[in-house]
Amino acid sequence: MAHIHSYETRLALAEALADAVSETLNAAVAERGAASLAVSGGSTPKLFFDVLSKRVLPWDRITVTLVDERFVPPESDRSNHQLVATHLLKDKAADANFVPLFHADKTAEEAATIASQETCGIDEPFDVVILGMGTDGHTASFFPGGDNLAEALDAASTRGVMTMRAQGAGEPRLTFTFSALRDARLLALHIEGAEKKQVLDTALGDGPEEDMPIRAALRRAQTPLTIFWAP
Ligand SMILES: O=C1O[C@H](COP(=O)(O)O)[C@@H](O)[C@H](O)[C@H]1O
Repeated sequence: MAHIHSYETRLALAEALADAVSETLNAAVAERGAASLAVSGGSTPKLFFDVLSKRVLPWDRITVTLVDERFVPPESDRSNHQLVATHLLKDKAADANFVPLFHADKTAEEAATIASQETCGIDEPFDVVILGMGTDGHTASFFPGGDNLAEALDAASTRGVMTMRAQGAGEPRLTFTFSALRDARLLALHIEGAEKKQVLDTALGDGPEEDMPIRAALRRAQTPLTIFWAP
């Protein structure tokens, strides 16, 4: 069952999401001495990242990674790594430990293997996972028509990073499997705008998961999905 929180402005959403994330990360560090945060890329998270980067948190105990990545170097404007480096890993959050998924001079498959190895040291489950959603109903890099979609969405798949190629994805992708994301202590979906609200409403209706992979998170996440929306 998903919980939907609606805000009047995108800034109000960013502050509320930063509050929820901060609370979970602080609790994790207090209980276990370390915390993890897996974030999405794209265009939506910029303001939220700017707000979160200013929060006073034990950032040197917090590991940040990506839910998914486009297979492009960090210098590319399409890189989710670049987005996080520019908008999140600054101010107070500059002390966070960042684990990227992209690796240069490797194939996407080799990079996925390396990323799985480098992220397997992060305690399971993730403390916080923040998903985004495209207007095609993709989340992470679970794209409709993706070549590895069935395996990526299979809850029995190994936790880790795998590749995804799909017509709507542009470049090849690296993505954590659904099994690695679905049990985060805080599992959030951050979406903005009327169009994405309409896509969400459609996804909440009947229909195959493969057509709108966000349905996996809405229907089968172990942790109830908390949805943050603003116009
Ligand atoms: O390609 C991606 O798109 C989604 C949604 O991005 P947005 O630009 O519509 O906010 C994002 O969640 C994902 O991480 C990214 O790789």
